[in-house]
Amino acid sequence: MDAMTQQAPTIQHHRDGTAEPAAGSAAARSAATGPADQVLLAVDRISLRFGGVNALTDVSFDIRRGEIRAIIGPNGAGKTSMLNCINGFYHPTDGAITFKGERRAHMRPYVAARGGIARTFQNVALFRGMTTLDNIMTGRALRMRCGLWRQLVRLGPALREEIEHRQVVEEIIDFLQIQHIRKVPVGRLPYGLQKRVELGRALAMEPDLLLLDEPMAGMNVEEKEDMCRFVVEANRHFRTTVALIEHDIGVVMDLSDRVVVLEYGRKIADGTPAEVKGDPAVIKAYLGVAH
Ligand SMILES: Nc1ncnc2c1ncn2[C@@H]1O[C@H](COP(=O)(O)OP(=O)(O)OP(=O)(O)O)[C@@H](O)[C@H]1O
Repeated sequence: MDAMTQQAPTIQHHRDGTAEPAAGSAAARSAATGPADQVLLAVDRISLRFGGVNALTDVSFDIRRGEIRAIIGPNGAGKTSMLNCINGFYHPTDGAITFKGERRAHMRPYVAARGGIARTFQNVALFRGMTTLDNIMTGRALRMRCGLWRQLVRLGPALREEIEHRQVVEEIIDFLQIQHIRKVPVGRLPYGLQKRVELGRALAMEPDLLLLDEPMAGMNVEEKEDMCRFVVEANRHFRTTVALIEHDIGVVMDLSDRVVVLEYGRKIADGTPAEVKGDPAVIKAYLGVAH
């Protein structure tokens, strides 16, 4: 099917009655989340090569504080490579990334995570034998101040700290409406709920920038609607800036404030969902591409 013409569920039709008008919703979110033109992260002329493969070539764009920014493109366009450069998994061959005003040729993943960049993956990456609660708790690890010994014996400050972290985690569990599975090992959960737990773990890091790699992939219509709602609400409620890769163009049009389009590792368009959707280069890139 031509991906540009896919009709994804609009986010007006939630089962719980919450509404998100498709038109004007971006403006409403911007108003709620702060100055729209403040750049949180800027990608400046990034190139990435793997041997003879040019995964990314001279790509530049920025992500503004408080926005939902989509990165789209046909298969192999370089979307995941771009997320991997942003969170330090890959080191670009050329170019630089500026995050919160600090310019770097590349970052180490733990520096990116400590600096406030959280990430979910195309394939769920959770501890399958651990409960929902414990998986989300691992999202707090970077924020723990007490050393391992104090945490093990759970003395004074360590106990107080654990209670603080638990409160944050419980708030996220309530927010994502997963109270009923808090003690269930995630390996036993259906795929849609596992994706929700993964979102919870990323939110537990209280990130400034949340990178979502195909958060709705493999979900049914209902699960997609739920995930759309949680992404929008996380953006509003926790004021988290979001950059997401998504193949479902209907979802992208509904969720995003701005969209950057890649093809064969190059940027071919950048703008509002309406601008991008009408761009001849984008239409050409998607024609005949099945997802
Ligand atoms: N670790 C790697 N080693 C070699 N080549 C790679 C590696 N990672 C990505 N590539 C190549 O870089 C190009 C871009 O891949 P990437 O996964 O970033 O695209 P994508 O847009 O995320 O694709 P998809 O939508 O299929 O997930 C592809 O040609 C891919 O084969």
